[in-house]
This record gives sequence, C-alpha cells and structure tokens, in this order.
Amino acid sequence: MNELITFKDVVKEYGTGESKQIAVNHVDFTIDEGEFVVILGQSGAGKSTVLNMLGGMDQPTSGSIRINGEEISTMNDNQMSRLRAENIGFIFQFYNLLPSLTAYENVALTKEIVKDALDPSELLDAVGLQEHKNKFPSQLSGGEQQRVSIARALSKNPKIILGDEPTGALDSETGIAVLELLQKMCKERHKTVIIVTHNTAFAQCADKVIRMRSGKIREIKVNESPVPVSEVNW
Ligand SMILES: Nc1ncnc2c1ncn2[C@@H]1O[C@H](COP(=O)(O)OP(=O)(O)OP(=O)(O)O)[C@@H](O)[C@H]1O
Repeated sequence: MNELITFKDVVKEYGTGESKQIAVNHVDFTIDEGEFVVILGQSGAGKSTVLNMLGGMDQPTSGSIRINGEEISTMNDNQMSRLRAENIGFIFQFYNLLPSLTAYENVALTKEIVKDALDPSELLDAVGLQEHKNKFPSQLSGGEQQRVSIARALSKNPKIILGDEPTGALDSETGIAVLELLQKMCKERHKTVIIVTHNTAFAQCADKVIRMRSGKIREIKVNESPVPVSEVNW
C-alpha cells in the first residue's frame, strides 16, 4: 500500500521556561492509504495534539509531517487551508453542526468550499438518514447528528478522515453504529480513517493501532486480521 502520512521526529511543546509542556515528544509513525488507524492513550497522552497537527490546526515545534508527499509543518495558512479543503474531513466529539441549517444544508455547505463536493442527498442516504434530511440538528438524536457530521466530512470526498473521540458523546449502541460506518467508508471507499480515543476496545477493529503515553509512542501494532465492528464484543 502507498504511504500517505509520515510523522518523523515530531515534537510539540507548549509554553516556555518553567511552564514548558512537551505534549508530543519525538514521535515517528507512518500511515498507509486506506488504513483504519486508532490512536489510543489515556487523557493527556498527546493524541489530540497529534491529530491537530495532522489536520494543520497546530504546527509542530520541530520534526517533519508529510501528507501525500507534501511537507505540511512549514506550510503557511493558505497552503494549509488548501491541503485541508482538498484532502481532510473532520469529525469531532460534539458534532459542530450549524443549528439554523437542516441536515441537508449542513452537508451542502461544503459546496461553498470545494469544487467537486459530493451530492448531499446521496451521502445522507449512505449514512442512513434518508428520512431526516430536512430536520434541524435539534430535531435529531446525538447519533443522527454525528452521522450528519460524517456525511459532511465525506462530502468533500477527502482522502483522509480524522475523528477526535467521534463516539465519545454517544451511547454505546449508537457509537458502534458510527464506528461501523467509518470502517465501511474505509473498506468500501478506500478512505484513510484516523480515530483518536481512550477506548481500548477500538483496537480490535483497526488495521493499525498507535499507543501513546506521556507524549511518546509506546507501541505501533499492525493488525493482520482486524475484526468487523459488528463482531467486536463491546
Ligand atoms: N494549547 C495547549 N497549551 C498548553 N498545554 C497543552 C495545550 N494543548 C495540550 N496541552 C497539553 O499537552 C498534553 C497532551 O494533550 P492532548 O490534548 O494532546 O492529550 P490527549 O491524549 O488528547 O488527552 P484527552 O484524551 O484528555 O483529550 C496535555 O498535558 C495537555 O495539558
């Protein structure tokens, strides 16, 4: 498989002097195109910092981050916005939908940002929300809102989908359904999906598990036979 993402000797420090905090401490890993990757670790391990640097929301203090062969750690805001718009979809713990827009309109917003946005209606069908397209976020359950946000993330047809605790605010049954959908996007649409979580049960379904503690990588494990989400004993 093609290598899509490379972190090489990446360090992220916050603050200076006595208040200096090393959030990410000399981290190396690679992610291939089409992989379903879970970054695991307890609170404060540095997971979100890694994801934020990957999405260009934060820049490393030192080291190299390459996406699709492009060095992103030295990109300016405009270059980063372009790369993000073309390649990356985000799913957050809280769905970040615009309350005054319907599910359909929230997904259709992407058309304003990218030229080749996918059809909102088809995407909402794909995430099982055929009957809810014209509802506002307040009329949808948490799981439904998260599915709208997944449809929105997919609408720009990104190569990479990043999720920071994407099931964190959902009950376990809905969380499993959302995870199943992400695994499906990975297998059927060949998306590279990277999820940050503290839930160790996710490890069974991943192609690759990156374990972090105190800003460092403790283990990188390639799973030869990942389990379909539906078969995991949660
Ligand atoms: N903007 C910031 N300023 C100062 N310190 C920060 C900042 N962002 C993160 N940190 C620190 O960096 C460390 C790693 O934080 P990070 O959010 O990446 O951890 P995490 O593994 O995602 O944790 P959680 O599961 O609780 O979200 C923590 O000690 C945190 O306090």
